[in-house]
Amino acid sequence: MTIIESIGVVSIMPFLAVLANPENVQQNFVLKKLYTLLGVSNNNQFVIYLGVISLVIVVFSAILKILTQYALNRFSSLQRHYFSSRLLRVYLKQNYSFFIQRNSADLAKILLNDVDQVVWGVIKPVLSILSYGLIIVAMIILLIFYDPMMALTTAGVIVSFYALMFYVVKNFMKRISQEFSISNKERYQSCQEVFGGIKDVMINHAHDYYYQRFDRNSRVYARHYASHESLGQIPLHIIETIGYGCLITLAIFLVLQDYSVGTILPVIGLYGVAAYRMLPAAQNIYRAVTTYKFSQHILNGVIHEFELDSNKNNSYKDTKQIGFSSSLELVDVCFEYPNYPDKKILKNISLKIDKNSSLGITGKSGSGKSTLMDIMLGLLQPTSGILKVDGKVINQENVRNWQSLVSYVPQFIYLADMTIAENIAFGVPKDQIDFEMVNNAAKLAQIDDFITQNLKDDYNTVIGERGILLSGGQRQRLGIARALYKQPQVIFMDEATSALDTETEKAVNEAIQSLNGKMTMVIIAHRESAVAKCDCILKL
Ligand SMILES: Nc1ncnc2c1ncn2[C@@H]1O[C@H](COP(=O)(O)OP(=O)(O)OP(=O)(O)O)[C@@H](O)[C@H]1O
Repeated sequence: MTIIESIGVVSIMPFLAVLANPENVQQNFVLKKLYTLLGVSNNNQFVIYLGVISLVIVVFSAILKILTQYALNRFSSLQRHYFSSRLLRVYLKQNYSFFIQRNSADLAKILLNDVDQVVWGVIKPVLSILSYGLIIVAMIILLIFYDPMMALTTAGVIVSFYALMFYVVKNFMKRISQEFSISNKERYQSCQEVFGGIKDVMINHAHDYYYQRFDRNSRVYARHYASHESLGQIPLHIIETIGYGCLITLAIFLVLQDYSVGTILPVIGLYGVAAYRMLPAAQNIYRAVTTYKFSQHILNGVIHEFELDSNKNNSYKDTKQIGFSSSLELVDVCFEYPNYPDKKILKNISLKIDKNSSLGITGKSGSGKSTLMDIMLGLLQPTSGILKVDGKVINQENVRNWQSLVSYVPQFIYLADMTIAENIAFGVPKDQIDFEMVNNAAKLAQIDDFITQNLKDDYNTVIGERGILLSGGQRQRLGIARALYKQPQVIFMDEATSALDTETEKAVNEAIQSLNGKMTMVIIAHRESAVAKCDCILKL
């Protein structure tokens, strides 16, 4: 592309030379040869031929530039897809303790916004520096060939000017880059908090707080973006003026040296077109460098996220198979959360649950019941002690396998904005859902009647974001149906019936108890009556 661009520039020279002084045809060896080669009959015809040739080269160069631009855009855009998909994979490979320590809005921001910014602020600028760098080098070589002194002076002026500009704005760019990144994070978090907790926001009149928090950060974000854009554009206007001044000075200098118009015009034309090509190239390089500087803070953050991948213990797939045919065991388990290492949540817990038996866990609020369940689910790793299934220690090599054998009904059921059927068969693609199993699970969880009698599309009713169409009790029963759809070996229930009225709770409990002896169950309940029928009870 650069070569074609240079040829485009050079091709204008003979055209201007002959246009200014037709006698150049006879004086210049190359023009004379071309004249004979084209077989033209007079100078006017020759000028037209030269003009057409130059135009064709310029058009060809433009087409090539369009194609190259498309290829570059496609490349950088695909990098966005590649990086964000890879980063999502890196995140999904992390264990549960990673997610309880990180802010979910921040993770979404990095994945969707920061990766975009890396493409826009790093990959595209690097490509620009490479392509425009080549153009500049080609132009300089061309000019050196023609007049080394002038070429080096022009290049020197342009390079020094932009280097000076960059030196002046460098530190400012670095500072606003950090503030830009922080304000963006705050914007995302305010949005997630205000919409995620809209009920609390309204009741507590927290509108103003969230509005002001968003407004303040959004303003900083907008201001810094504008500063970055302006600092990228301003030098062009200054250097254009300088360039124009240089051309006029050159013309005057040549006139004073008594050169003829025929000699001056091609020189001015060459320098004019070369500057016309070279200045945007230099400007684009400068812009690319400043954009890179502006995005450096975000780039460092994204690199840091990719470094999470170096934890080779994490993987989607287990390397070791595991089955459940005899017992689930905890041996001397202790636990403290990584962010509060001094607070001992569990101390030396040992227990054994035989297959098809049930364990009830009770204890006062905050005693560590849910934490213990997370350890049995393999979501949290004990700080010391072990979790064993059929005598095999559960570790990074088999934990996903273990999780595929169990179901979990949490205190707060997460419902996706999908149909009832999709929510029951959570994670199963729509066309692979077994509707008979969905139906059976719903019947067992005492939610089938509600679905078939109250929802307009039965199991195909879309339940709205976070199951907003459903009551707390209906959500819990849907959670139980989801757990049963999986036909697990072990079912873990954390206060699974706490939001139900006495009658429904009794019915759900009976349904759960009917599984007693057919399925291994671990049930957390505040009310001891809810776990009275369990084979053994652990009080924390
Ligand atoms: N992500 C976390 N980081 C730090 N501490 C935590 C975290 N989650 C829970 N805790 C602390 O661990 C303790 C046990 O919490 P856990 O949720 O296991 O209790 P629980 O017995 O299930 O309570 P409840 O009956 O109220 O649900 C609590 O003191 C809580 O503050």
